[in-house]
Amino acid sequence: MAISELKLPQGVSAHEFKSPVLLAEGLALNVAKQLSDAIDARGTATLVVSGGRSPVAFFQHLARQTLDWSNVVVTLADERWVPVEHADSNAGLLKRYLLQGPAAKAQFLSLYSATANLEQAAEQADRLLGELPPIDVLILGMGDDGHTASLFPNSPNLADALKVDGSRRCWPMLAPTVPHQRLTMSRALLASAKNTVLSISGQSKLTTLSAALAGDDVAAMPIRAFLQPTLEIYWCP
Ligand SMILES: O=C1O[C@H](COP(=O)(O)O)[C@@H](O)[C@H](O)[C@H]1O
Repeated sequence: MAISELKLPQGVSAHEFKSPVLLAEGLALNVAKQLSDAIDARGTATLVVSGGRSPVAFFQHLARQTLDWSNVVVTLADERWVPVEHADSNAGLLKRYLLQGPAAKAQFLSLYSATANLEQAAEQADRLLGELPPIDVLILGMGDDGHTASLFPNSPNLADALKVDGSRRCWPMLAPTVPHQRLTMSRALLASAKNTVLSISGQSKLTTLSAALAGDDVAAMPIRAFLQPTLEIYWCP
């Protein structure tokens, strides 16, 4: 199957690449242009990225883009509640692959804090995100179960985190099938981004996307909340 075979909702566009490296290059160029446009217009730019295994090549290519990185704010759509030194920390991933060279000048806002429990960490991240400037670019990923950010099917708090007009910006989440407690941006905050990209690779993600497009129960597959006009989907086999 190729992404061109899927019937996407009106206003959702697809970009197909031959390999993960070409996708990473193309996405990095596009994101750098959008951040640069935001800096020209407002003096600063805000980038929200996802963690997981897929984005490493994209981070490496983006870090090489010529950009006024000192005027870029970077944060995460979701985080595992582990310290930055932990191998599964998304902040650690960013520090290793994106916030390098000139890109190290970007201001990074961490969702993680070493609080007594996950709920307190989420409250602290919620306060921090209250100071986040408007999001210019959001890069989402998607799990094989249709989760995006850490909006996991069957997680406690999911219904609240998925509220279209919810005022809370960060929620504690428990992913039933994966290790680590999670922190996630809410649907409402994620949906406020000016530009949103869903970056996925491989046949299994396309099968998941196809299943998401075939239904409308957002709680069953939270990625459905973002299959909306102006979303750009980047895909490679
Ligand atoms: O757990 C997560 O998984 C998704 C997808 O990750 P990938 O490595 O399969 O691309 C990711 O988008 C999300 O941020 C992360 O928390």
